[in-house]
Amino acid sequence: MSLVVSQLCKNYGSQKALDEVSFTAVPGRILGFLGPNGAGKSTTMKIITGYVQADGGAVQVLGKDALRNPKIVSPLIGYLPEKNPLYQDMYVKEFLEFSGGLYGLKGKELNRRLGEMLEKTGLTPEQHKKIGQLSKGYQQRVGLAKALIHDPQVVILDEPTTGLDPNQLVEIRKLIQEVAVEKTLILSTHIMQEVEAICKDVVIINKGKIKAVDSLENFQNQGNQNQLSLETEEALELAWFENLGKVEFGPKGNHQVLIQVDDPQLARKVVMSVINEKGLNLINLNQSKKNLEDLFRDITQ
Ligand SMILES: Nc1ncnc2c1ncn2[C@@H]1O[C@H](COP(=O)(O)OP(=O)(O)OP(=O)(O)O)[C@@H](O)[C@H]1O
Repeated sequence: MSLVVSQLCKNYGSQKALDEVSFTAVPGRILGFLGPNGAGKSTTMKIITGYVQADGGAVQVLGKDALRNPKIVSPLIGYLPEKNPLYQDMYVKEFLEFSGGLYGLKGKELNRRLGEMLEKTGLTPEQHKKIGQLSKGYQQRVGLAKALIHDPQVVILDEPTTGLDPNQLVEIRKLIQEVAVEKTLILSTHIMQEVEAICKDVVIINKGKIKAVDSLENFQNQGNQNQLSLETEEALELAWFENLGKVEFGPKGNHQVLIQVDDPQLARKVVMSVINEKGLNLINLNQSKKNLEDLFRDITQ
């Protein structure tokens, strides 16, 4: 395993920002670290990268203890922080040379990495521009090139596509996928579609606690579960449908129930028999699939 996070805890005053957060990431499978605003994504990433101290738990990067040996582990990680701090007055090439120098790169090796990064991130034509003159998407590319200049094995990207237009979004996602082929890459986001577009593994965090860890494929299979929506003129009782699967009232209150079912054909029959037995007046019986957005909302609300 390239990155193992175990029972990470962090308190800000009386607030538990992280409560026993654990997950692992492996090479070649982009891990989407998904959670609503304030869930604890950035705090986790800052701890892994040594910018914030944990109150408990452990982080292993390529078998090394990151919390005890931040100086040894830091060069193994490439990090693009949420706000992508860049020196706006520096030229692109100058900034990347400076960033490489911070990792001890110099001479031919620095020039080789610089050329590779400019090429890979599509920044070659922009290299003589000041960073402040670049569009947001190109500034993200500079942030990515900076994170990758020292060829780290583990790459951590905190909301790398926030604020990009649809074209830039597609290009940056493509770039992230290319980078991830041979590296361990974690990407934080609060957008489910982002995870669907490029991730293979998913970790969902909410209010500092891990709520789900699985492959995207398994999430998608769960998301494919059928949902029946029943609406009647009379008030309904959840207990009438509990043997069919998870049941809850819908947006129309107790005149509507939403039932997650494995066998929709059988469930429809049972629902119809309840309608007859209780003498209910049917307004609507609908069958649909839950999408991943619904699933994310279920898990984080
Ligand atoms: N330096 C700090 N001092 C006090 N509270 C903090 C600090 N940093 C983060 N927090 C709190 O910890 C919680 C988790 O914050 P964090 O930034 O990790 O969330 P996030 O999932 O990255 O959110 P977002 O998607 O909005 O960036 C929040 O309630 C936040 O207000």
